Amino acid sequence: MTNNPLLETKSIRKSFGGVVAVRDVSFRVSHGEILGLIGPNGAGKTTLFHVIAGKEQPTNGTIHFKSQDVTGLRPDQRCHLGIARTFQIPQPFSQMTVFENVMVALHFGAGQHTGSLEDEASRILARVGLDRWASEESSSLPLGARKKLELARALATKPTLLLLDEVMGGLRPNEITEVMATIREVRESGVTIIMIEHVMRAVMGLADRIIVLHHGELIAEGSPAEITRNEAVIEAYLGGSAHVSS
Ligand SMILES: Nc1ncnc2c1ncn2[C@@H]1O[C@H](COP(=O)(O)OP(=O)(O)OP(=O)(O)O)[C@@H](O)[C@H]1O
Repeated sequence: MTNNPLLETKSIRKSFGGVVAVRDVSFRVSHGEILGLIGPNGAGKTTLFHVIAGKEQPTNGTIHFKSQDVTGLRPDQRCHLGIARTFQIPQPFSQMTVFENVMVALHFGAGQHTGSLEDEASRILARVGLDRWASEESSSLPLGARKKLELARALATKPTLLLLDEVMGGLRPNEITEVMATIREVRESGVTIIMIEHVMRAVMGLADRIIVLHHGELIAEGSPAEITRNEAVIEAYLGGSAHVSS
């Protein structure tokens, strides 16, 4: 642990024409933390991830990672520095097998490898519970396995910071419990995590701290218990279709 945050966003704004998707959002993430990022549909969560990962340039504001200003860097450069992400809709190389997908990510990432890449790919697949799917073509996977493959590919790049965009979405209750255990293990291995999640059981059970976006603005920040009681958060959610509950 150091006192410097691992990630710091300062006044991030992202506009698409007249739509302000993210409005002057500043927050910090400490080393080893699991930060939950929640908010109703259209709140700006995925756009904020795009800006942190480099897929979108902010209209204003800066991003520092490991005390370095990474605002102008491309996604691949940020990945090599240690930022990895998953996508809400899994995006594997569909004609490749599960194993090959992980091998590509291992080649691409900047991590140090102790043994062979093949052994490492097998270890990562076992870690996310995908070992029995290793030789399947990724296009043939059911949703739960595709979500796990997203996680495996992100882990294979050896991130310091892992951005998880709704990894639980569409999973069955037993799969959610499994993936929660994997995420805990990943954090214990020293990876810092920011997770966008609509499955409240998962985010309330995993996050040390939660930040809440609504109409692009950061409206609340606190522990899961504080967020559950926060009036502004309850109002934001009751205005939509979801409920905040642990
Ligand atoms: N490329 C784009 N062009 C125009 N508007 C966009 C673009 N991307 C996002 N938006 C708009 O920005 C706002 C925030 O969208 P975003 O996908 O970031 O929300 P979200 O919180 O991730 O939502 P969800 O929980 O439904 O995934 C929405 O109004 C959306 O329509």
